[in-house]
Amino acid sequence: MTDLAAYMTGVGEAARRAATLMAAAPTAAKDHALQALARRLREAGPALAEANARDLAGARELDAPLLDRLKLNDKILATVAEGCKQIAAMPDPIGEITGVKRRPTGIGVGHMRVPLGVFGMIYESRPNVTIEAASLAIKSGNACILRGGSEALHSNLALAALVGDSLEEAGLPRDAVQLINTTDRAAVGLLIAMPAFVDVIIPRGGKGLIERISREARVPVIKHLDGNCHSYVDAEVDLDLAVAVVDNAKTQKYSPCNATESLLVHAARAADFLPRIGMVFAAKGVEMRGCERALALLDAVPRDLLKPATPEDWDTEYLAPIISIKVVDDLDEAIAHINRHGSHHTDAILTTNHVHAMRFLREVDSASVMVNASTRFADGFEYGLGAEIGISTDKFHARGPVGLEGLTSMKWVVLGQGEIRR
Ligand SMILES: NC(=O)C1=CN([C@@H]2O[C@H](COP(=O)(O)OP(=O)(O)OC[C@H]3O[C@@H](n4cnc5c(N)ncnc54)[C@H](OP(=O)(O)O)[C@@H]3O)[C@@H](O)[C@H]2O)C=CC1
Ligand SMILES: N[C@@H](CCC(=O)OP(=O)(O)O)C(=O)O
Repeated sequence: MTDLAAYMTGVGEAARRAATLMAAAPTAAKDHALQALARRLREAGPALAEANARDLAGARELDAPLLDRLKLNDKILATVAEGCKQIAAMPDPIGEITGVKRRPTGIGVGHMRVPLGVFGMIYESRPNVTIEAASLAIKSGNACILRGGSEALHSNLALAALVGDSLEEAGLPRDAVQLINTTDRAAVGLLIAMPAFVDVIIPRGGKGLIERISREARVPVIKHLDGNCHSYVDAEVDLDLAVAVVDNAKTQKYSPCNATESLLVHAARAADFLPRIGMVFAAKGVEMRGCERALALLDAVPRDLLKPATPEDWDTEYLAPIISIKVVDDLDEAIAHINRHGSHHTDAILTTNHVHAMRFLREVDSASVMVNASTRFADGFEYGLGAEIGISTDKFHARGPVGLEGLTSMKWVVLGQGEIRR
């Protein structure tokens, strides 16, 4: 066995042992660990800043939006610490028995919520995800094995040490949250092929990662994929509202999977809407790749920010100050376009027409569908989950932002008083 294989087997065995203890852990101990983690995150500011500075120094060639998500500043630390406290304050989902119904035989039949066991998670170079995943794992009584992006290794190691210390302080197993300490991608190959130790794999990332997982995984997968998100401006619309929401959906942050990458505009309002949003985007340096009809209405935009859209643009997630723009003839065309070219992540309609809003909600096949709101809201914290594991683009087990419940399953419980089957 190679050193790496031995290391991963050790990680897997430790996770399995920890999962057994976490499944039975008292709520008070889990909440203690989360409160301790919130405190330690605040106290460890300087040490974390130093670790993060090492990562940032090694990642200078990254584009600005990707560098931005690698940052672990005071605001991000305060947000994740607050998330830990919020999760501690939430009811413990584990052990809850629901829906018990008495059968004619006398037995009571219902469900109990239980942890999944051990989950392995592979994610981008975004250190705050380490804390979000760890805190959700702790409260949901799971153990997890985390493999963050290679650019974030030093930050993640520092954060994982705080998580381990917090677990120990609360009398819980340190190995409930383990971070893979190497950037060798062979470790990912091993992680996704250890069914004895890992119950489910959660990959967050782009197409390359997913292709590998689909090819090699030997455990169930909950995919958290790319976001080719759309905002559609309907014929009946409050234009001021639409400008503000579309601007936010594209420009509030460029790197997240829930940023709008494609703008669809009904032909009846294109002449009113496109020149206005075009100037907003131009002021922020956003490149616009439009269909012919859109480009004709964006003539006041500086030429260097305008490009004709190619067929590939409709399928592209830029994660950058670039947006594709298409004028459509009606709602049917908008819905068909989104279902064909989108990534089933998050899509929004801007409209004052109730029937159109309801049709969009029912017919767009995405994990989150929104009316008159920014696609950037697709996020576990914003949805009230305390934090998120990520945004599932799968349809089974969990869809959209995944919080505590997504890390659990239901088992049947049968409550009898000596009944026997006849
Ligand atoms: N739905 C969701 O919740 C989320 C989706 N995303 C999506 O992720 C993508 C952007 O993130 P980005 O960092 O570029 O994603 P990548 O897919 O490049 O990287 C994500 C993680 O996967 C690893 N990885 C990638 N390819 C492989 C491989 N072939 N074998 C083993 N490990 C691999 C990376 O490791 P390494 O560091 O070695 O490159 C990293 O840890 C976008 O498409 C975005 O929408 C991002 C966040 C959340
Ligand atoms: N939860 C996030 C979205 C997740 C995400 O896409 O992250 P990333 O691709 O690393 O920017 C948010 O909106 O804050």
